[in-house]
Amino acid sequence: MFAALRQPLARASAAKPLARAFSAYTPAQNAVAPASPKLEYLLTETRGRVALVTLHRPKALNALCNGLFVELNQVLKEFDNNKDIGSIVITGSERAFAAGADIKEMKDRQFIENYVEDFLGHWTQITKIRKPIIAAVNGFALGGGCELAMMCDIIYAGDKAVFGQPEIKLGTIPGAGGTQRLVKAVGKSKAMEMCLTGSVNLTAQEAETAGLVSKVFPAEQVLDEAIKTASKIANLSTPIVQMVKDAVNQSFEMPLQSGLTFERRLFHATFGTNDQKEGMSAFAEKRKPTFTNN
Ligand SMILES: CCC/C=C/C(=O)SCCNC(=O)CCNC(=O)[C@H](O)C(C)(C)COP(=O)([O-])OP(=O)([O-])OC[C@H]1O[C@@H](n2cnc3c(N)ncnc32)[C@H](O)[C@@H]1OP(=O)([O-])[O-]
Repeated sequence: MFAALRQPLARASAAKPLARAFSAYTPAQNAVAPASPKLEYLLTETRGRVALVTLHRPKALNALCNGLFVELNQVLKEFDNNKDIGSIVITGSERAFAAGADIKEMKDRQFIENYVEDFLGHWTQITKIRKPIIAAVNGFALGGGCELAMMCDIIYAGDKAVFGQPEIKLGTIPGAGGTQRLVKAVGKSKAMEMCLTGSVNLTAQEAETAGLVSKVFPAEQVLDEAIKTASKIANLSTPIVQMVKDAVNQSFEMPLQSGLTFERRLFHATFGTNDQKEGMSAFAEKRKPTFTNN
């Protein structure tokens, strides 16, 4: 049934969560996050002020079942509320970031229950997280997996990553942003081609050229690089970082003049923070700023 999609897997290695696979991140160096001790589908760690969330459902290529998404929402909320965390990285395995929503779990659902229960409505909670989220993508990012990556703020891809929206081949359509965020990221023609055929996927390099992905790295380096960038962000002023995220996200929602006004008001507001005083004073005094997140 998925013959066209299966092709790239001949090159893919065995599923192994990246957080565990990289020698630079041996468990001895890791501080396992104390929150959420009973996770079934995720691994969580902290690296200084960065929280790392690894999708860990290897037998199903990280297919996004309900339980996985409930856990994801829970840990993201916990990290968002944790003052010691400044940014978040979400990753999968070398083989799959996520191969989509769980097809087996949803195949027998009916329209009425979908509508009444707002099926998959809780997926959007990730877009309410205030702290920046970087997706470090290796392997398949298909359907809901591609949509999950697009709900993050920055996407870094390993050079073997594959982005696609194959839902049409299952008799359905993208339901978590594939017809909306993808258009804004790669333009109408490419998004149409991907969503209408279900079999035109983007390689990591194509995704970078199209603007879906900000950087491509060798597969084994992508997580490292995502954590480095997340760490840079996490060590800036948290309230100012949140204002930037807010302002950029408003560009998707507002007409230009309203967006510019929103931006200007937030810019004015930064002058009410100690971190603006510290940042500009440190520049004038030729020293590094020490932000206190207030
Ligand atoms: C948000 C709303 C809208 C979103 C909709 C979607 O995302 S729709 C989805 C859009 N996505 C797609 O249409 C992609 C569907 N997936 C594929 O086409 C292929 O798995 C592949 C090409 C990614 C890899 O092929 P490969 O031959 O190398 O590997 P393999 O195929 O042997 O898989 C290993 C195991 O993982 C299992 N599993 C994998 N994905 C899913 C899934 N989504 N679900 C459930 N299970 C899944 C697979 O059944 C198998 O389990 P088994 O039988 O051993 O118990």
